[in-house]
Amino acid sequence: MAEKSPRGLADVVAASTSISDIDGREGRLWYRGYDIHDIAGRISFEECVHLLQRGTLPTQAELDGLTAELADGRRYGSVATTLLPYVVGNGTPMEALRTLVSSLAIDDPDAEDASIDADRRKATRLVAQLPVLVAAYEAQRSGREVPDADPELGIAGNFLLQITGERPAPRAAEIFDECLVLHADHTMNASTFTARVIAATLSDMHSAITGAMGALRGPLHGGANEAVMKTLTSIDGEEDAVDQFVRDELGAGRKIMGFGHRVYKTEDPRATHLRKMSEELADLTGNRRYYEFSRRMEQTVLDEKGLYPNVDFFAASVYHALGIPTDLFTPVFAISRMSGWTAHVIEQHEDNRLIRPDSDYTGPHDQQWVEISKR
Ligand SMILES: CC(=O)SCCNC(=O)CCNC(=O)[C@H](O)C(C)(C)COP(=O)(O)OP(=O)(O)OC[C@H]1O[C@@H](n2cnc3c(N)ncnc32)[C@H](O)[C@@H]1OP(=O)(O)O
Ligand SMILES: O=C([O-])CC(=O)C(=O)O
Repeated sequence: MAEKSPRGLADVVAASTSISDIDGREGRLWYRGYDIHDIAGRISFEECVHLLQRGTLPTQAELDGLTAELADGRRYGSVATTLLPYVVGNGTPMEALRTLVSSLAIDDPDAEDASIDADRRKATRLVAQLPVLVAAYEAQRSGREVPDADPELGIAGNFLLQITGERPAPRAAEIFDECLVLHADHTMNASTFTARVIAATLSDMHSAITGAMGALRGPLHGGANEAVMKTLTSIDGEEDAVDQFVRDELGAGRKIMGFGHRVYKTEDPRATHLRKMSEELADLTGNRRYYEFSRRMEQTVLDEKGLYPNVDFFAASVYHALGIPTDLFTPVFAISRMSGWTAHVIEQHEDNRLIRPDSDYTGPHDQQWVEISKR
């Protein structure tokens, strides 16, 4: 009989990886050995993609090569193009995008190729395609065209351009670029674990990523950023109303979205950067309301419950200030995390063993079959 496992597999080691590492007590995060505090704001998302998927920070020549591959990989095929009008307006953006990402497999030029080299090409294309799909989704539902990508802008700047229809201010593009770096990978989080379980059956890259998107959208994981914004906008009145909201929610036994973490028992190092960006954007936009609400909520939740904000908390006020619609916050998370998910699928395929844990059976073993007419 299997031993009882910790609920939610807490502290269980599910895979070996050299992609990222966390120290939950110290509040530290590394991508391939680089401390997040050293690289956030210093590397572009494209460099981060190279680091996660290909193992090293790129030379200029390698970065130029990857940038060209990403520009080339942006185009998606006829299946996603045909599906787009059907999925817009039916369900949430994450449901639509999960379906579109799944459909990308059909048109992928490497669809029949299960090699690691093909995995790498699919990984690059998926990173390039998702931001364009999110922009196409937004354009379709707003009844406008997606502006052409500007070759002078990276993934971050082009995304803001294509979502808002306006060329972003250089600082806005830099801030969003840093957000993408901060969300790119996080060890064995639920969506990455999902991707690795699927990959470990020797299933394909697109199946693994489709599953990961399904896991990310839940409010206990990536879906929390949207829930945080809904919380902030639902609070009427001034800052005192924030304290009342927190007390009411906790008193009713409900969780405050954007707080707590399975691994971090102190400040999430990504929140440190996002808090600063939230304040900077509050000043740049001249609207400090959601930043101030967030600071007040942070203090009250710490006082009342001893919990710290996670990555999703300040991301909400940052994305809002950048003009991103609230229901696209989790798709934005997916745009970034695509780099980590795909790196993990490659790593899993490179040294694979089926992931098949045991379960702790809690039912009886002595049931007797009875004919249907006598049950
Ligand atoms: C990118 C990401 O995925 S970051 C996480 C995003 N998710 C959220 O922000 C949702 C809110 N947070 C949570 O639900 C949790 O903190 C999780 C899911 C992130 C971590 O969950 P777990 O490690 O399983 O912790 P669990 O949910 O068991 O919580 C432990 C205790 O802290 C409490 N707690 C945890 N988070 C919160 C919260 N946000 N608000 C209030 N109480 C909380 C729980 O109620 C529980 O209390 P109890 O022991 O009195 O029952
Ligand atoms: O690690 C986790 O469990 C959740 C998280 O913060 C992430 O995926 O970025």
